[in-house]
Amino acid sequence: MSTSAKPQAEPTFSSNYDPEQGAKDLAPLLKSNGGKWAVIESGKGIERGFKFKGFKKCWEFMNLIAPECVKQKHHPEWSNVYNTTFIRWTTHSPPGLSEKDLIMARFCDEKAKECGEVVEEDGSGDRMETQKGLVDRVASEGGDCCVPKGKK
Ligand SMILES: C[C@H](O)[C@H](O)[C@H]1CNC2=NC(N)=NC(=O)C2=N1
Repeated sequence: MSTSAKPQAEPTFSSNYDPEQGAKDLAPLLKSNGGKWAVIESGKGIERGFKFKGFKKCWEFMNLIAPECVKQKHHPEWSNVYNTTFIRWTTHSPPGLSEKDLIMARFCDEKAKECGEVVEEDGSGDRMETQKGLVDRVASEGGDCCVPKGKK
């Protein structure tokens, strides 16, 4: 059984995002409202897993997301294992959930559909603990995106 037992964390929005507007924009993306995203424990981001038919389709999807990240100047915290990818959208500066995170989340939902996302009726798409762990490591060991240039 995979009834999502975890209570939803309260979102923490970036200081430059009106929280009322944020809550409105976020609502339709959340599992509790028929969406697929979950607020992360800190409240400062949202995450979900995606599954595709095989590696090729998954990579095609990630390849559609990447140029949009460049365009938006906003990067994901993500991992890939074979036909699945786990994506977290959070903003480092100013910290919290920002409008860009939600723009990118919606973009991901749309592109996943176009790439033939496999939706598991039993909710097993949510059980991506290994990938979640990978993203945690990527996030804590990687990123110097917010280190001012020349200060490394
Ligand atoms: C200078 C550059 O635009 C910033 O470092 C951007 C890059 N991409 C980013 N992406 C994310 N997820 N959060 C940020 O705060 C962020 N900052």
